[in-house]
Amino acid sequence: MHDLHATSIKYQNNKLYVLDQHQLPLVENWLACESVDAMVAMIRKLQIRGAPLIGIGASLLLGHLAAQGVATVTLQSAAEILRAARPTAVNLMNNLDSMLGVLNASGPAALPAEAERLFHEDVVLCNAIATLGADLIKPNANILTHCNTGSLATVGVGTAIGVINAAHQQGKGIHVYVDETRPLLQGGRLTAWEMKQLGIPHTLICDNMAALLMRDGKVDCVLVGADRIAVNGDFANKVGTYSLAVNAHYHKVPFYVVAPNTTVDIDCMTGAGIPIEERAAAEVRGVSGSFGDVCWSPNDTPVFNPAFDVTPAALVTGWVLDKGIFNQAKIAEGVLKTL
Ligand SMILES: CSC[C@H]1O[C@H](OP(=O)(O)O)[C@H](O)[C@@H]1O
Repeated sequence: MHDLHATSIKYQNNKLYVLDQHQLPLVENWLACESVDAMVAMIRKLQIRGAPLIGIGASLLLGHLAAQGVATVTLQSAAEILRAARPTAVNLMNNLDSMLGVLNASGPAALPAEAERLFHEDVVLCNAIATLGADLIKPNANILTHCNTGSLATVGVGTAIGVINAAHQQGKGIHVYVDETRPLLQGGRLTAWEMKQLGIPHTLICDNMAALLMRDGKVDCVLVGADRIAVNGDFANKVGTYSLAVNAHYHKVPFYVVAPNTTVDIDCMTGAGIPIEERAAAEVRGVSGSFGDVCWSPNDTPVFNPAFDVTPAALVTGWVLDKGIFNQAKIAEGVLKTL
């Protein structure tokens, strides 16, 4: 496979490396990833995360193994194991199904090129989304975003953050409220880091402060990413997205979901069909990262820790995809089945 470079994954001199996002922003540490077990562990620990990025990371690992001469039957088994690493983000399944299709049709020799194609495809999709979405953003807009949807969640400029950055680059004078996004703090750790890298004015808030800002007219629109979009427009995204959508609806704040078409699940009719990952109790009882490991609740405190929630299409103003920006009428016509 050719060398490939993105913000948080790279393939260099026939080795795959992942930027350990669990340690960001305080520590920038690249981890070699040589095996299926290693990639699965990194995906499950969110050392590599983000719907598009985990699909491409898993695909690059499979292409690497094929380039090393691993046999077809082993590659097929590896693809199935990687496909099951996390249950919600459909990009993982879509990408690995593409890889398996190529493997079964053309053999291991074709896998490196397919992995590279998926990598470059995501870069193009991110750019298309950013260009289309930036037209939605009014001058001097205050945008609120949740979790992390930039170059740490894709191999391109990102989805919602790609739109934000494009509007910033166009000189629109935007400002971003960044939800810290408990429990794993993707916003406070990763989006804050990306906003600083991009030079975008931003203000970090706790998740429970978003409604107050909307009440006071301080939010002009909400932009979020997605991990899986059902055919009817319902979508799964980081937990906390649903409450943002409810508050935005109540306060009449435009609410947009931003994603590549590779996040649409054409086999999933409604949000009820989206599997929601449940994660470890320790993530809610405290917090851990390169800043340390602290637990503030009793170690047997019962915990509810869904990694995602589902937002119904009825609460969405628009779907910003690489193929276009769709309103509820277009979604109701079934446009997502035709992408
Ligand atoms: C560009 S989509 C990123 C999407 O993935 C995140 O989840 P996680 O941090 O658990 O991988 C979050 O839902 C983002 O919206």
